[in-house]
Amino acid sequence: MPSTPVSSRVPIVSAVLRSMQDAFSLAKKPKVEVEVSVRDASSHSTYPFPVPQLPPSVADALGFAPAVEGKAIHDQPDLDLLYFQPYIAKDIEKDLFEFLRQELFFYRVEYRIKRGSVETQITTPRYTTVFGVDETSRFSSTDGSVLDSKTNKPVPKDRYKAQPRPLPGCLDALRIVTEGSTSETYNFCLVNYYANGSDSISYHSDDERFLGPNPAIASFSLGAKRDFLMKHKPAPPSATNPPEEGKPLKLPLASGDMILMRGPTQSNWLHSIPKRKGGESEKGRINITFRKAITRGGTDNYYNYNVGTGGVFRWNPEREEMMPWSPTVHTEETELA
Ligand SMILES: O=C(O)CCC(=O)C(=O)O
Ligand SMILES: [Fe+2]
Repeated sequence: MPSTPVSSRVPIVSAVLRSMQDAFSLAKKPKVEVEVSVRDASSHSTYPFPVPQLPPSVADALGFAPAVEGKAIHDQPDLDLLYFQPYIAKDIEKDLFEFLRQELFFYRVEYRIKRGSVETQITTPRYTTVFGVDETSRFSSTDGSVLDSKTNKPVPKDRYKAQPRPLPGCLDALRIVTEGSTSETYNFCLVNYYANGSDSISYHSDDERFLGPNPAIASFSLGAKRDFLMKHKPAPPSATNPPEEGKPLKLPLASGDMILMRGPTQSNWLHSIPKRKGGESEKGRINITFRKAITRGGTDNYYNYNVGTGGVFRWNPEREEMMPWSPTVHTEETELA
């Protein structure tokens, strides 16, 4: 059963800070009013641990996003991008990065693929986590249970292979702002954490049927600068048309940047974050994508490849790395020891 949200105590200092920020915010009206409660962490029966709300300073500043207008890029065939450099202002991008790396739970998903008769075990070369449910369902606002969008009745237990997870408040705040500035709606949030230059995502397109035709995908970068490569899908080779590799487009995505991929982009272009050595790539990078899945298959696919069946990882600030996480039972004895 989904649990009801837990409340955490508000330190007085943050309440004072909040009222000071409110006073400062009066000078400039936010573009979007993001209603974020500082009191309640987000919890759900599917979450290994509760996820706090955004720090008030970050939540308030997010109301003024995007920091700059998006620049349209459509100077190549079938390409339609809107590039915000940055979307998240320089004075909060670091705090948002540190907050999400610390407070989210991640997975290192393993799965088997079959090429011909050969089965191979793949470990996803990055940490991932995912929240959301496709359009056929929604989360109850009272207890977080999954309801049928049409009937508003609880969905049968076997509708999904995995249990869908609602977006925690901190990511939902970013979703709302992103919807406002892209004129699109989203019901999924995928998060990637690239620990260093060895983590990557190979060339692919997010053109699955469950996203519908011409899907819009809003993709945020936080932390280390990494190259985002794009190349046109090759035209089918023929006698008059030899196979051709176009020059890839290289966007060095910096912390706070957002790239909206839309229109014919996914059906015609591939994108990747290649492995890199040295420099900024040795530091961590978070990527957040918002998407809209329209059918149940999307929900099953996203949980299978971004949560999987393995253990939970959480950032360890002392060791400065992702570490396997397990719930520790806090009894009076362990606390006194
Ligand atoms: O990390 C990125 O910028 C890209 C991630 C991506 O393409 C994906 O998750 O589908
Ligand atoms: Fe992608």
